[in-house]
Amino acid sequence: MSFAIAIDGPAASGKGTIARAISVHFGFHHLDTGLLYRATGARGGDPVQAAQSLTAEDLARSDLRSAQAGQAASRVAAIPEVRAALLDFQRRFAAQEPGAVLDGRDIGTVICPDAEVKLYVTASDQVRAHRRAAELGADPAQMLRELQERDRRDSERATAPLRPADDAVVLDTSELAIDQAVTRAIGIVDQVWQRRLP
Ligand SMILES: Nc1ncnc2c1ncn2[C@@H]1O[C@H](COP(=O)(O)OP(=O)(O)OP(=O)(O)O)[C@@H](O)[C@H]1O
Ligand SMILES: Nc1ccn([C@@H]2O[C@H](COP(=O)(O)O)[C@@H](O)[C@H]2O)c(=O)n1
Repeated sequence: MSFAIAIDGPAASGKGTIARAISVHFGFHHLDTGLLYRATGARGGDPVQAAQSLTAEDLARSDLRSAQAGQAASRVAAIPEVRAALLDFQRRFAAQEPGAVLDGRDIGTVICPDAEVKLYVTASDQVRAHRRAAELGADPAQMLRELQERDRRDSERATAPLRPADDAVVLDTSELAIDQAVTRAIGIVDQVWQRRLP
């Protein structure tokens, strides 16, 4: 029986860091679903065709983590046909044994509505901007504008908008160091995982 963990949240909230740590701790597969949208936006041309024909090479591009790639991703992510083209792959990934962790914006609401654990990882706008600025060597004020624009687009789109699933546990990492946030998240998952062990 597989075990799906859905981790959603706004940009630079720390969901990828937490998702990776959970996958290592439990020996689960991990998919950063934002990469699918980043690679689709970075291809240029018709975004629907790009989403339908993504390759491993597209996902390995070295320029996908930039702020520019993030903005392009959030524009193509608002197109329903792009989301539809990426849906099956994500659902099949989530069904793998022994378990899978997916992080994104619509994992708990659309991709894995029956996930065993749903986390919504968040942090204040200022904290997120400072973390992302430190990561990219960029100006925090510019990062703040970039994150807020992206969050607004992601939250206001008609299809699969960013929002916590009704049954998600909200984890605010504003005041938590990485190891504290990871420990909390692993604890939440472990409570459910232990109940499933024979
Ligand atoms: N609790 C924390 N304390 C300090 N820094 C953190 C914390 N969590 C994550 N970070 C750092 O903040 C940055 C953003 O984290 P991460 O990439 O995990 O966010 P994300 O939500 O996956 O972002 P995106 O949505 O853009 O993919 C990284 O540089 C990461 O090392
Ligand atoms: N499940 C998802 C994941 C991502 N997106 C869109 O992609 C953008 C980039 O995502 P990152 O996690 O790498 O920051 C993001 O701003 C969303 O527009 C999505 O829609 N659904």
